[in-house]
Amino acid sequence: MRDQVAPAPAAGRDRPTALIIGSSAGYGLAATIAGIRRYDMQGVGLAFERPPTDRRTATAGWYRTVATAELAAAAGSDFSFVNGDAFAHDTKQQVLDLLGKRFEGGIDYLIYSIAAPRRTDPVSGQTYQSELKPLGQGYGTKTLDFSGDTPTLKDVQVEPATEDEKAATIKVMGGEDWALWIYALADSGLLRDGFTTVALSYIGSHLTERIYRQGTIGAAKAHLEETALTLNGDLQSVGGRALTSVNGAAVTQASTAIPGIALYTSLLRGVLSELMQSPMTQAVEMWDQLTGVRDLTLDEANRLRLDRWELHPLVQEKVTERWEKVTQDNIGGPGRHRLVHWRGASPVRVRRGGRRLRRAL
Ligand SMILES: NC(=O)c1ccc[n+]([C@@H]2O[C@H](COP(=O)([O-])OP(=O)(O)OC[C@H]3O[C@@H](n4cnc5c(N)ncnc54)[C@H](O)[C@@H]3O)[C@@H](O)[C@H]2O)c1
Repeated sequence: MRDQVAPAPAAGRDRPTALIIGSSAGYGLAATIAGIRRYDMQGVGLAFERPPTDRRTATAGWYRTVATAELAAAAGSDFSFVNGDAFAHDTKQQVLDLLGKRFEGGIDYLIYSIAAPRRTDPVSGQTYQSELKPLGQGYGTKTLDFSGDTPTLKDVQVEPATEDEKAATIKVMGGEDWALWIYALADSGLLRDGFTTVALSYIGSHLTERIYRQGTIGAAKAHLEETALTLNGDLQSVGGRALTSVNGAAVTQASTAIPGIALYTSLLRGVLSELMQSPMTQAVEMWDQLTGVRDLTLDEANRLRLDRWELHPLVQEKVTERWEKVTQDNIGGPGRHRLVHWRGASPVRVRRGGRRLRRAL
């Protein structure tokens, strides 16, 4: 991932300081590595991973964090990592203490990139479980089942969420905890002038909207985006701003848990091939816009849009064609509508429509 990133054109300026919440995987990991490599960033990364024991290896994010810490040290960056539950009051205090000790004046950026299945409210002590369900009516979708040796295409029916399940998902994945972080940092005097915070959001395709944007998780994302508007107002006193960033689909631990999403993302990758924008490409674009290397462009709802390549009508048209035709027989091997076919013994990439896509994107 480090080698995908070039140092920023204006290297040599003051090192920005960032707190990245969710730094061990997916979009948070990409933001951390891009920050260190491209902008000489310093700061703290927070993630929630299971450490190794005598009998069990740790979770993958634990080892990625060890590697990221080595990468930061090699780059001469003062970047440390905390392993703990971001929702817990004690973790917040630990991170605030660390930031206060290490970085005079506090931080310039906070990136909030958590994907969590549950959250314990630090005030009431009640634990909420997030659900990945449609709202209103049940929903049938094609999905990839990873429980066997090879992924199997299946049809699943997902029952609609109850009002309580929707509210619980908003508690876990909405903006409440993000706001608690910002207010805790402000109360400790740790927001520098011009402080900027970004939380990650997603919109996605019409193919997945019943389960995503119109489902429980979409309600949580709507709450996150509303929270950004409130925080943005509150941060005016430090000349700060709060934004959401709508990123494109990526295969991560979190996204594969959502029915249909892994299948959709695989077909998207098939259509786009190397035009698919990796989390790292998007992280560089985000930081370039936030640090002023490029102009900041926001949509009408004050959101940074890093998903335009995914939602381009031509891309969606092609993914929809594949979604309609996909079967267990053609998903794993060379088939009529796959990008790869065989000439003699060698695979040949068929760039059907490739030039049109390249022009469009
Ligand atoms: N993957 C996608 O397709 C996609 C697209 C757009 C936006 N997003 C958004 O990006 C954000 C991150 O998702 P991802 O796909 O990169 O997830 P991921 O599963 O790859 O990473 C989640 C991160 O959150 C951390 N985390 C989980 N619970 C935590 C807790 N209680 N305390 C501290 N850290 C915790 C994990 O340790 C990990 O670092 C989410 O808000 C997601 O909705 C994802």
